[in-house]
Amino acid sequence: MTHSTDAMMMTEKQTTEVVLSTDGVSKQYGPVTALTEMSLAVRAGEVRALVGENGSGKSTFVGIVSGTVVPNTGTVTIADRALTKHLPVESQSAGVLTVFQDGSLLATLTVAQNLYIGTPAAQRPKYAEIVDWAAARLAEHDLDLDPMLKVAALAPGDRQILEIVRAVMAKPRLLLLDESTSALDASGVDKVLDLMRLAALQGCAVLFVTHRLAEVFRVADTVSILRDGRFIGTHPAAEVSPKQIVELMAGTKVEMEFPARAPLDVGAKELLTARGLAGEKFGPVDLTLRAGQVLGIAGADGNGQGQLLRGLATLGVSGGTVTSLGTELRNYRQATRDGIVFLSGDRKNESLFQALSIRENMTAGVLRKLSTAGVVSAPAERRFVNKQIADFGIRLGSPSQPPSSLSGGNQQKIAISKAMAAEPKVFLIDEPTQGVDVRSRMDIYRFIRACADAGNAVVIVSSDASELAGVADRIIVMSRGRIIEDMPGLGSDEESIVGAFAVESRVVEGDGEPVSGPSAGLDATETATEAQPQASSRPPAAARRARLPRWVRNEETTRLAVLALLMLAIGAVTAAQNPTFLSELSLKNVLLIATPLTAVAIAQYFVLLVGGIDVSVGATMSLSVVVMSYLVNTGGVFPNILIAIGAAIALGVVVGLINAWLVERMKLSAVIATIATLGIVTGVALTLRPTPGGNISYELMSAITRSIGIFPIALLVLAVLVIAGDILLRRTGLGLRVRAVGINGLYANRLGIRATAIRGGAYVLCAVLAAIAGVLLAAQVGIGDASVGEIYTLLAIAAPVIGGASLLGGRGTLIGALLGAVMLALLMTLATVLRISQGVNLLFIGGITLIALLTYVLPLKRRNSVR
Ligand SMILES: Nc1ncnc2c1ncn2[C@@H]1O[C@H](COP(=O)(O)OP(=O)(O)OP(=O)(O)O)[C@@H](O)[C@H]1O
Repeated sequence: MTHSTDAMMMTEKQTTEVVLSTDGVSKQYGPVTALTEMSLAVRAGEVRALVGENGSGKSTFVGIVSGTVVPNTGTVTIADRALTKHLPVESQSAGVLTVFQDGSLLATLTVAQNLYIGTPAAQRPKYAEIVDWAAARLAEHDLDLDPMLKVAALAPGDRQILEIVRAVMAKPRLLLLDESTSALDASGVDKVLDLMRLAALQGCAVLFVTHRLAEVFRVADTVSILRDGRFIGTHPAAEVSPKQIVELMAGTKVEMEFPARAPLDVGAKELLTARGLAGEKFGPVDLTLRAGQVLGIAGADGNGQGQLLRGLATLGVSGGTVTSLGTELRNYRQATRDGIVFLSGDRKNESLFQALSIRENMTAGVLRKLSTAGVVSAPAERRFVNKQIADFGIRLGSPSQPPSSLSGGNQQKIAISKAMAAEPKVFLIDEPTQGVDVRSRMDIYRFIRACADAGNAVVIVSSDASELAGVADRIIVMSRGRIIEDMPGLGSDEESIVGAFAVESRVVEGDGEPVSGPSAGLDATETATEAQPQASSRPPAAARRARLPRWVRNEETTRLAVLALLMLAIGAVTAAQNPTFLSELSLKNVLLIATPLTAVAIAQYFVLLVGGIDVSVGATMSLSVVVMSYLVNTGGVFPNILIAIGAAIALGVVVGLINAWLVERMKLSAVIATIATLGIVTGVALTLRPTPGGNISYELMSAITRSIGIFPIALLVLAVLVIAGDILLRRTGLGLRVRAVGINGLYANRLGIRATAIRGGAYVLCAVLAAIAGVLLAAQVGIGDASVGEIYTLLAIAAPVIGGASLLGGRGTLIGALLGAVMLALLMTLATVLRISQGVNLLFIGGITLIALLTYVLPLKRRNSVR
């Protein structure tokens, strides 16, 4: 084998167009050199594998070409177009589509919406037609998914395939796939490899990153190798062996044998016993874990393997028992105390504390061991961390950095080392080697073997059947939540395992009859309990819910209906106590109070929608009132309205730009930044009007407070704007992109949406609307008062949140914000109408607000409930 460079590589494809060409691309993260002088060329129709050990710079390279990472030096050219801005939108418009390691699907949007939002603008259908369009695209690629289903409800494998289909169907010039098969089972991998071939046939250049070398030989024409951020070379895949690739990646000889294991001892000591164990998507299952054994759980993706694993740790269980050495476990706390350690496959959310440093993550479970008299010993901590880093071959800049600064595979190693440090008696691991390079994978197998050989039990769920065949003493295969096959690991291979669940799914698809699989004769109680009904993938409550009309199932419409009913109920009770409440004057008073509150609630809604918050709105309203008391004293209605609106817009733009700059450019926390603005704006208002004074033109006041019946015209105008705004946000592609920024700004950015500009724009719009709310308030108070807006700071947040918006972004409606504002206005008038004290009124407001919020939170909590 010769070490060929990319430029030297001779294939018949050399005559075709170069789609991707990079020259001298380097990236430095502080002291860490992620990539050095990378020069590469990939041609149209070529499938190129990019391989390297964890932390060798593969994702960094993919990020640079995709526009999510800015290189320090070098150039990237896509079909003769040099990328200069290094933004996702630039790469996409040059024809690059990327499937990222951790995905970019927005879980709270539907399959159709996700397909739409990730498709280049020129190929998108009219927004009103997305469901039919998505159904047709899914059918073209044999994907049996409901376009109306939320992505959150999809199995992880389906999500990965959906994302790849989305990219392939857009027929990009360059398709980048970063470990897109890491969580897929055999059939999922087949599908992805077919999609890559299809893309290449369509003339696309494909570059994919993988740790599964078998894929390289099944699909790649060429393979490029990275080591420690350096480009080692490119080779035709047909001219290198897996061992050669592994050694080129490592720069040394590598032992690739699985650790030795003894024949299965069916009489070994029982450590954990599950009887009739059931939960969402699995059960009832009987299972015994024995000392010294590694149990592998296999199955086609989404057949309850992960859920059973959690169930063994008592998580997500709805029936049955788990017993540890004779003691029944009641909850996860008790399980962990008994040495049962569960390591989730969801590294980012469940395995690592993202806010803590790598060092703190590593020591979190062993602080007692590292402490003297309750105080952690710094030298002991250092020794422990250094040993873990060396033992697990973790590549990192400094242990004081956050886990997010590590490559994906190194994060996984931290998660495993952290769990192992707790010395588990029963170690339950979901996808132990997901994203881990070949050499480190062998290390992890050795650690797993050592853990079992020390008399413990290890259970692993893996989508990679060859991994189970190599490391497990015993393998159970699951189908639709139940065990259908139970075999010794020794002597099994990938084909026999995949064959077991492939046969099952074929039989079920063929005649609809479930198959009760043969047992390897290990233990009569070890297979699924036959008399019990099959586990349904849809629990009864969810099934009942599915039968309800769509508008009832829609959380937002239900919520608005509940809010309206609550208001009617409060109104009815109040009217029963004091009939004058229903008088025109009284109702008009409520709506007048609601008018500025609605305007400022809408203002806040826009910022909440994109995942921010603006606590300076009340101060902006006060300053607006003060400005009105100077600018609008005399004169006609029309010029006064023009002056008022013009001044409010100018004021709002200035305040909004300051907020946008602080949050988006200076990266300050939104709460802190807008508290600072609140101080400054209040200071300016108080400087202008240290004490209340100045008169606001009576003509303006009477014009703005004019009503039709009980409805103030200003409120009606706001209601029309609210409806138009909701239509824009809910029924157009633009609205979807704005909501996407709030749902996940990082993913939205990857999709080529200008998330920073949209969030910045929301701060400006919010401040302008808050200043206009100030004009509406000025028309009611009639005098310049620098503190009159204070109360609106919190009300402006409460109203949209009551109406369904979330402080986490992406949720709620403008109509909800309006209803929330009217409800708060109604509650604020109760002290007078019911002649109750201010204190009782406040209690009432707090109580009703909580009820409104609980109607929202409780159903969600029930749906996600875990025992
Ligand atoms: N945001 C960041 N801040 C600091 N260091 C980083 C950051 N992103 C990556 N690195 C470092 O750059 C190096 C290369 O990381 P990269 O993610 O490109 O590796 P990789 O080859 O994709 O690894 P894996 O196979 O584990 O995904 C690693 O040492 C990593 O710790």
